[in-house]
Amino acid sequence: MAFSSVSFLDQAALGWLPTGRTEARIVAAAGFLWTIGLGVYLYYRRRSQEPEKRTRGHGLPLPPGPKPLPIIGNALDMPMKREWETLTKWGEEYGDLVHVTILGKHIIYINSYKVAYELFERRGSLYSDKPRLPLLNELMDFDWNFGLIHYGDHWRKYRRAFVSKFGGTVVQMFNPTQERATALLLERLLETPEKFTDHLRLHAGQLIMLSVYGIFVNSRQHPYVVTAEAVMDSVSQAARPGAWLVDYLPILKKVPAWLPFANYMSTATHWADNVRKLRFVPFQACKAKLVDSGPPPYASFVADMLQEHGYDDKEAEMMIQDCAAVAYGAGSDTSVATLSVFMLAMVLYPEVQKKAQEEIARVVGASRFPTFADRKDLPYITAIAKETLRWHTVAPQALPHQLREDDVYEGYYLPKGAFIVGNAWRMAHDPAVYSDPFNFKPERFFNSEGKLDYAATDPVKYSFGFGRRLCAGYHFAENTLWITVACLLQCYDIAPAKDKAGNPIPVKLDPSSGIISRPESFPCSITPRSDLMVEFIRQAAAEATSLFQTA
Ligand code: HEM
Repeated sequence: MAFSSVSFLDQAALGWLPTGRTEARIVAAAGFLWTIGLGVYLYYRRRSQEPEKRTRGHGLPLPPGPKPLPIIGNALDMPMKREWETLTKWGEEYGDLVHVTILGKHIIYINSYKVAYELFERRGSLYSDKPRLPLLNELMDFDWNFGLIHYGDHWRKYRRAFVSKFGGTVVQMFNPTQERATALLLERLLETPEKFTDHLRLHAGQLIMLSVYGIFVNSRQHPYVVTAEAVMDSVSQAARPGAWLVDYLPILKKVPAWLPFANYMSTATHWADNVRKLRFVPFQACKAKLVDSGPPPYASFVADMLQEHGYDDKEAEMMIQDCAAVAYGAGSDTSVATLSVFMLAMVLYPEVQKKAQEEIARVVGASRFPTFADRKDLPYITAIAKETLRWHTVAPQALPHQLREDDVYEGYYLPKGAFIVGNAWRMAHDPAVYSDPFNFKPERFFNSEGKLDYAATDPVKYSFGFGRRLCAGYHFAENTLWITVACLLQCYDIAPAKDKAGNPIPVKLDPSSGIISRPESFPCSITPRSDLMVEFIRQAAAEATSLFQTA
């Protein structure tokens, strides 16, 4: 069959091309590439005819950065691994603001907390938008997630609903659940300590499921846990600025998945299936359970919200469902990564562990677990939790924001629509703020009088993102970290694993790349500190299980 070039390309674009015809596919692929190439060329030519607009505003230069190539800009400079290292190197070379461009899209990296504060906090109304990423928002069907949508009334309404249960003044309603779920983690570690990463994963998933839906999941293979993990893995890949061409050439979201270069389409379709499961399945199960047997005997976001809004308000129901799914998706993987960082730090810094255990012995004694009521008396535990967030920031570049209007900072022009990325990793390792930043030193959070004082250095300022889009679950996340650290150190000694000859197996911090970065898996030895503790663990875990199971 003969095709005119236009109708042929149109058909290919709409995915109508008959399959099973190799030549036709090759011609279609070539045609597509040609069309895209032409589109990019015309776009670039139009922009390059307006050099003043493209590179300057108000007669001012863009921030410095690596030299871009024509058309593709800095696409080839973008790091695909350990992004924070390249960004930090650029920071050292070019300064606190680094500009790169990909296919005409501006990306500006912020390398110091001082500038992050000035832009994200003080100019919050300009810097709180989120870019619409075709891969994440559209192909993965994530537009319902208020963490990924434009700044505006809809976001404000959903965030307010979320914070009404997870904000600083109310979040302690989840403390009893966090204490009980920690006892279950301690018990799993008694049985199979070598599977500690699996146990941490279940711990984080379990906590979110209990607190958000009032549903008790007690296995890592539970479909809800599997789904949350799969979604977070895919988000970690999909949200990397500069990693996906489709985010810069949105026309690519329309190409048929069978084209040779379009494997991202089938990947996105697979990811979107999990996203839909995450959004609908646990909420429906939770609602059915609430109708059947009433609210659980502990705090749950969905139960509280449905009681407040009633079961017949469809608009409110959608909001509750979507806020719940955000928590479930956003809160598990990030928490696991952070807890893994803590475990690794304990293997590498035994003197820190010993000091913490001495503090617990002094304040709590040996006949009970620490609770949130002990927090004010356990400053060293708090400092360990803070240092865990700093030592390896598990969201090294947080998530990109988008600039709403042209702006000027320190003589540089920052163009409307630019992606603004806070290099949190660099802020956490800024030698001007933290001496000896690569070492794990909780002592850095104490002042010269020996009092806990992290007002100027609190890692919360960058490790949970920035400005008005700061993680809406950070109080809950900090509480989870604190109680888990306190109870683990009360009950267990964490040490290097030994090889067959009895020598310690060396480990080091070797974090994965991506939006969420966690230590690569490492072995360690986790042994109970006393028989009495073993008894307490079993008893507390039995009580927690019986309470959670009745719900
Ligand atoms: C250690 C654990 C966690 C880390 C490191 C973390 C980190 C982050 C980061 C970097 C962002 C993006 C902020 C930005 O765009 O500037 C974010 C957003 C968010 N996180 Fe977390 N998070 C954690 C745990 C949680 C938990 C447990 C929840 C829920 C209970 C949660 C809920 C959210 C929500 C709802 C948003 C979207 C906020 C918005 O756009 O308004 N996170 N988080």
